[in-house]
Amino acid sequence: MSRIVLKGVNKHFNNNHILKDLDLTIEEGDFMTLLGPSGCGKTTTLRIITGLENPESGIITISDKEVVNGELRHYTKPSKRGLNLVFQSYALWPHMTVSENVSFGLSVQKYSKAETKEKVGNALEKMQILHLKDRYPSELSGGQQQRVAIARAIVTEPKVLLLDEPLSNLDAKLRLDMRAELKRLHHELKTTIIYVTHDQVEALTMSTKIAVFFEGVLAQVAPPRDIYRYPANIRVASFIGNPKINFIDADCEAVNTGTLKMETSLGTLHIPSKNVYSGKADLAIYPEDIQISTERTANGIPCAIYSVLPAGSETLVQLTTKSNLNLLVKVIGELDVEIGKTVWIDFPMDKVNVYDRENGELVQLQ
Ligand SMILES: Nc1ncnc2c1ncn2[C@@H]1O[C@H](COP(=O)(O)OP(=O)(O)OP(=O)(O)O)[C@@H](O)[C@H]1O
Repeated sequence: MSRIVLKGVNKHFNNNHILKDLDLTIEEGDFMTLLGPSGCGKTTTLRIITGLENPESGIITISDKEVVNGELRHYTKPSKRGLNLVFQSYALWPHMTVSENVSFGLSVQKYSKAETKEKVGNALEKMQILHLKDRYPSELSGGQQQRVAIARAIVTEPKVLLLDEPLSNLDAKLRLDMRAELKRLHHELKTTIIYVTHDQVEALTMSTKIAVFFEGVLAQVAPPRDIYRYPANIRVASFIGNPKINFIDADCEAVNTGTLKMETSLGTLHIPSKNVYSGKADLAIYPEDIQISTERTANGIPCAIYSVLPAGSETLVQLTTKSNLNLLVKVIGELDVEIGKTVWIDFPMDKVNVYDRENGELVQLQ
């Protein structure tokens, strides 16, 4: 069992409170991504799990074994935690070949020559770089170097693999390839992975769970689909989604069991709800959930085209409503519309999330 549990973890740097009462559980086999804007404490969390930083308070257990107890000042050495960390800068030894770099991680473990060769071969094969085994790092592309760094990390068969923005130095195409590679690797090795990134697409595509952080506080931990579909609060909703989610001011009133009546600048909207909720709220709807029509539709809301941004496979359309609300709509493929023209929009009410204006939390409707 390589379950990792953090409880009440606090960390300060120079009187700045960086991690605030962090509770996080990483189950065995999880691909857990720590996601959040720069400086929110993702790397610090990873470093605390590995033992490169010590928190002032809190408890961390790995496989039910206490490796950190802040109050008792007990911190297990990094080398005794059974983890393996790959950094953004992959730091390969320049004077060693690919094979030598990968086998370096094994040398302290005293394997026979034949065992080492077999393990290195397997790791290189998994990363599809066996044919590069005799090259030096300077003879490799950035993506190939990154594969070597990951091969070096998996050769020791760690129970947990920790990756800190490992793809950030790669170009867009390579990054895409490596995402697929890492996901496949996780599927094959079934290793627990803790992954740090500020790239939401990376988090959404690879993870089994995402932990979203803001300023050292955990905002939501959930599978990617839930994070995307039901952001737990308005901060997560504003952060997730590219292009950004649309917000619409609303006054909600529970008119009868089963419906919320909402007064908005788009008119009166009704949303199915078992929750008897009333008050000021922000409605959130993704750009891809808004349907756009160049012909008048039965319940369509008329809007003026403010701008059209075609991008090949998709088109972003900026709209302005009569009440001067700006909305962003994403259409797959091309859309032949002119600036200034009127279009009609519709959206399925079950795709709308309601956020309480007072506390910013998602209102549970069902
Ligand atoms: N050794 C240190 N000494 C002082 N401050 C530090 C130290 N390490 C991190 N910090 C500060 O702690 C905060 C969190 O840093 P951390 O590296 O964990 O953020 P992050 O979410 O990983 O950001 P990024 O995506 O930019 O790497 C930042 O404000 C950073 O400046």
